[in-house]
Amino acid sequence: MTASASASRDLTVTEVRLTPVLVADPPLLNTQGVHQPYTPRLIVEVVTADGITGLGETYGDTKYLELARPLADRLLGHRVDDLNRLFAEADQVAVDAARVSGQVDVGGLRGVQTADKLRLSVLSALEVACLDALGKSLGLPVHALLGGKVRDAVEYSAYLFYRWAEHPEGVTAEKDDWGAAVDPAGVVEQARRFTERYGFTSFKLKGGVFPPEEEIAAVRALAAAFPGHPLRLDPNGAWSVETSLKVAKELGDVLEYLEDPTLGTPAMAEVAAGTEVPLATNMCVTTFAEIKEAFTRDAVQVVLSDHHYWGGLRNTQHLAAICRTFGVGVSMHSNTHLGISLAAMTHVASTVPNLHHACDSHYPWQSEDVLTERLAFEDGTVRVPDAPGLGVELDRDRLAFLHRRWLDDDGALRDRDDAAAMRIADPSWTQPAVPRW
Ligand SMILES: O=C([O-])C(=O)C[C@H](O)[C@@H](O)C(=O)[O-]
Ligand SMILES: [Mg+2]
Repeated sequence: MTASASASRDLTVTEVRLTPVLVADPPLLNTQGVHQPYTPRLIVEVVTADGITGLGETYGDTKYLELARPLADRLLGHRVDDLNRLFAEADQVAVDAARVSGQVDVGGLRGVQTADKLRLSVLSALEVACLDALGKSLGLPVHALLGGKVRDAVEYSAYLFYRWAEHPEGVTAEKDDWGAAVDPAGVVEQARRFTERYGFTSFKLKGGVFPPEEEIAAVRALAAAFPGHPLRLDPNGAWSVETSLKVAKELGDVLEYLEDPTLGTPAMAEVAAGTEVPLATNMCVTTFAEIKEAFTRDAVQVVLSDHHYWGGLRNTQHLAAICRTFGVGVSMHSNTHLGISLAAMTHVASTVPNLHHACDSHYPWQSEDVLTERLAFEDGTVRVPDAPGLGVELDRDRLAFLHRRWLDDDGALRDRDDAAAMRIADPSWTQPAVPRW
């Protein structure tokens, strides 16, 4: 497209399509329980007057869907390059007080749930969709709109989970061929398959599932099987300060970092003061408001950004700049997600100079997607797309199929609830009190 053709385009948003979907998810274990067989995501399509469609994706639980329509309506009639105004106006959209919590709640595994963060989690998908549309209109990749990439490929880590081979009997679910991993040998076997299939060279184990001694043994087994490779352990705040310090001492020689060993900034600061092992978080620093206390107290050494809850790609760059200023590392967190989010993560990660740790991604666990072509991991990296926009294409049939599943659900799966999923296997299971150990 010539410059004059793009300049004459009408970038006004005329329609925002919001499509909730349910996506197959394996029985991955965490400290709360186990993943449900299907997880909710929201697919966003922003359509311009000229018929360009931009794609975005975010969390699809009810609390986000409630905000999606009013926030999307604020975009209508404005251009896709008019994003700052959208963000500035967003706080006029009311958030149900029952959804809001200032606690770093282990239940959601997503940190505080302030009104601002809930709005930002939706705005992030609108921002990405607008950038995708703008990039398509200008013939430029999203990373160029963010100032340009500083690397051609973004490194991801193998995200290892303790898991069952299948969801409990009697539950409708998709099957996969990964098999169970409930002990050190199973974890090492899973890691081997990750390296064979995707070439990952660093490993993160989701912990907080078994008593710490068993998880220490699993990390030791990984260190023996993959000597010198970066290893992380993330129990999602399931340990006391004392337990965290004990684990840090026992694994200090092999850990790249320990992720959210304990809950909340004061406890993280206590752990950080007692160990040389860097602490990472995607739980106690998930909003700009939480940065000051955490950095002042030296509670965290690496912030794992999730562009969804930080409010998108530009806010992720702002976060990275703040981290750089304070000498704190930055990398990327993930929750169950599809290819639109992986593309968005890859674009922004490619623009962050101080990204020194492989990013997290659940994507290898997702057998389903809404794209015509899945993104591929090669040598543990995703190549940064250079095609216009995000460089991905929506498969409308797949979108319709996954949306149909959401429509057919009676509501049981429309909100993530790992404890409820665990109760199907163990009716006595309740949301664990923290610290568990
Ligand atoms: O790093 C993390 O804390 C996560 O990836 C949070 C996720 O919710 C993870 O615990 C999961 O998928 O069960
Ligand atoms: Mg984490």
